[in-house]
Amino acid sequence: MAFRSRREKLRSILSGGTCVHPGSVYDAISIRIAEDLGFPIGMFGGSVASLAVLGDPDITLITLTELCEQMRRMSRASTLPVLVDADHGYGNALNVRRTVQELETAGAAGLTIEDTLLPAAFGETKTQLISLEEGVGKMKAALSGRSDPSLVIMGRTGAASITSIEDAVRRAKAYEATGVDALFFTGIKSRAELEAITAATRLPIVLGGAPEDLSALDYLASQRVRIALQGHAPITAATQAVHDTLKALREGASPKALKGLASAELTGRVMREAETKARSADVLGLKT
Ligand SMILES: O=C([O-])CC(=O)C(=O)O
Ligand SMILES: [Mg+2]
Repeated sequence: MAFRSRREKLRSILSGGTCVHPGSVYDAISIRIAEDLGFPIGMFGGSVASLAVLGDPDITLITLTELCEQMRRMSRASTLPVLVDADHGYGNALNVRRTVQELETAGAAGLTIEDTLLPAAFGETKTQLISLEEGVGKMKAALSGRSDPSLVIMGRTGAASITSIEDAVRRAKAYEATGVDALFFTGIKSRAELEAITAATRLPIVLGGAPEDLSALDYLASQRVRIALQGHAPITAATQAVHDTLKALREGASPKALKGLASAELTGRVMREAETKARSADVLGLKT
């Protein structure tokens, strides 16, 4: 299986004793940069998928096909293991199963299935959760969709900031009992909340966004947190850079006067230019 070693790397992080930050990746360029900088894994957030593919906010407009296509591009461009935010699994539990099958084929190293009611219900401004029973069905369906046993499946809940920490613990225990590989939490606000989760569960923990008080990697590792997200700054940095460059050009700047552009060396590295040159020499009969 071509993707197995990526998945095993993610598994070794989950079963290790430290906590790592993933690089936020969303396309072929960003994943190669994250790989070159030595990030151990990439995180492909649903919000950045929506932004990169559609230019839209994170409101479940993106389709599974579009998400997988972007994942496939990243899988081709790099061997960095990627954890994919598969949102609610794009429908009910049967859709979750299909989502796992498609993301596995697209080369994801792991994926999260969350118990948020998506897309937002008519007339509701606040985020809602599906029932615990439906969440359990989704986790079971996710596991049944996996054909490579090394693919990592994580149960995710945002209950801590939607209902209560007690509900988050209840859900985490129920998802853990289905046989998922790890638990992913959003909305954890304090050490006391994290410690309540750590005490009540046994699986590796992933934190999606956390306050300052929860940023020390040693402390997080001591609480069985193995991956801690740091948001998605790279795509916002890229947005600003494209904005500033287009603005300067629109205002009459000469291309040579532009600031903040990637050097030829960096661009060449991201394009894996040396490999292409060597390959061209071999198969196109060109001189290097
Ligand atoms: O998983 C993450 O990276 C956080 C999240 O839900 C998103 O960005 O869509
Ligand atoms: Mg998301």
